[in-house]
Amino acid sequence: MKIKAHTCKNSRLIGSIGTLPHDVLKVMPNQISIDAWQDAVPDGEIMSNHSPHSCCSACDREDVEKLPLTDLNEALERMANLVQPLNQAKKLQLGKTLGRILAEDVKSAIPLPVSNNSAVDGYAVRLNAMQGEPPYSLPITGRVAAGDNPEKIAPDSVCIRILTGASLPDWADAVIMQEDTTLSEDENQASFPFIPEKNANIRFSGEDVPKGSVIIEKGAKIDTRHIAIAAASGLAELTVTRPIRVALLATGSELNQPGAPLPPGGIYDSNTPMLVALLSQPHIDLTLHRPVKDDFETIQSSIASLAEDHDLLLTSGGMSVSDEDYIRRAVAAEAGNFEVKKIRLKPGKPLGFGRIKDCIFVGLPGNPYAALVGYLLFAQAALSHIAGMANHPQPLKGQAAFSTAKGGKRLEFVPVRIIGESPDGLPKLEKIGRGGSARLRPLINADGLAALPISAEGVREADLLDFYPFHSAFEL
Ligand SMILES: Nc1nc2c(c(=O)[nH]1)N[C@H]1C(S)=C(S)[C@@H](COP(=O)(O)OP(=O)(O)OC[C@H]3O[C@@H](n4cnc5c(N)ncnc54)[C@H](O)[C@@H]3O)O[C@H]1N2
Ligand code: MOO
Repeated sequence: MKIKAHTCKNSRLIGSIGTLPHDVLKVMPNQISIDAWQDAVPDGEIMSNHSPHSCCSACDREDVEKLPLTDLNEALERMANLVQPLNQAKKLQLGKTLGRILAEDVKSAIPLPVSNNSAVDGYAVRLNAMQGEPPYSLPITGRVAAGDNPEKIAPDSVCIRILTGASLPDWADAVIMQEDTTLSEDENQASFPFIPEKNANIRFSGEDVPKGSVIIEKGAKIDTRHIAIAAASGLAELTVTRPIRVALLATGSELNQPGAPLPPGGIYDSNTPMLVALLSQPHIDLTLHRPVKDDFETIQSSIASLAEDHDLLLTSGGMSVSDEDYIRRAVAAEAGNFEVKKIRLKPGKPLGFGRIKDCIFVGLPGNPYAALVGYLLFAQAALSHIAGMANHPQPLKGQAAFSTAKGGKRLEFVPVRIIGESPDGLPKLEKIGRGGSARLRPLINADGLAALPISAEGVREADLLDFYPFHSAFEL
């Protein structure tokens, strides 16, 4: 794991990060960086320029309690409108494109299959040579294996030995499987118990991919399938968007690095490693800021510096109503605009997002489950719009195998487990845990999250719910 140190212009340095005398780390793209995080900040000390409770002119703060709540769908729409997709792209060797985002449609210059060829090991036959009653006996006048040029076969042949994938001579009408064939003792004659259908066991040129057709659309996140089809089409390079420059800043005077002794009142920082794990993707170039204490000036200078040269800035904590929740004030002090100030969402109500100059900003709430839900809904949406990704994650449907005593005034995301299948084939979902945006344990047994709609009466058993599974059966 390579980590590049990156000097933060505005933040003053307190302490050191491992052996690197900087408060900001660059985690290079294409490298899994959860371990980088741990190497980076091993001593448990977090950053502050000031004594706790320091304040400043920005204390003329907005009344966070009275900020308007925005519904999830409207907030997602506003995110889509806020973000400008990246327009910088470059060609990359195919083998280096896994997880990157395709910047333009890719066409195949050749048809796939390249030529008509045999789908089985057997015998290619000319149908008009098979007359009368079975068995049909034909002279074998050649052999083609995969890789052979079929033009070596005499054009007046009526039967040849052919192997799977071998190009088919023009005169051949069908291939009969080896299992349906009897050979003469000298192996010069093949006899068949039936006349095959025309074109049997032939794979035709272009039947998978016609020449010149689009094989991968712009905005695809390149996975195993794309690598395979691009290689089959003979492409050695693909054009991908440049990595998204993402900065991560956790705030909270109570935060300590796992492994460090825990002082009274302290907790371990779980949001940083959780978010680093989520952001450790090839299309992301992650800058990890050292977690900072709840101190206005430190937070402001860190935000100012990070917003300058990143596409997306994620912060954790400090979004709520207290006098030590500084993120909103720090963003305002940097002439940032909140497009959405709070969300009608549980957990995640204090989440807000907007723009600081050219940088999209998402302020995640500090509670760990709220930070996760906020990331999955909004940071992920921001990332996919910035990258110009074609497919945005959509929920599936599931059936509630539980009921709630009453409804809620916010759309609520709860961890759920699949416990069976409904008669119409939907996953039956059991709610796990008793709620609480500070709780992580229910997630460990969950198969995904379900959204409980805003309603007076609550969820009834067998209600249809939006279901966001964590994993699918085949991950590519
Ligand atoms: N009077 C009110 N209080 C709160 C409200 C409210 O509307 N009125 N909203 C609650 C909701 S909802 C949430 S969510 C939290 C959000 O608070 P902040 O975003 O300001 O986050 P903090 O206060 O900094 O921390 C909240 C909680 O999370 C823990 N935390 C913070 N960072 C981390 C981290 N990196 N790793 C693990 N845990 C973390 C922190 O210790 C607190 O327990 O506000 C409610 N309050
Ligand atoms: O966002 Mo909060 O999580 O609803 O407790």
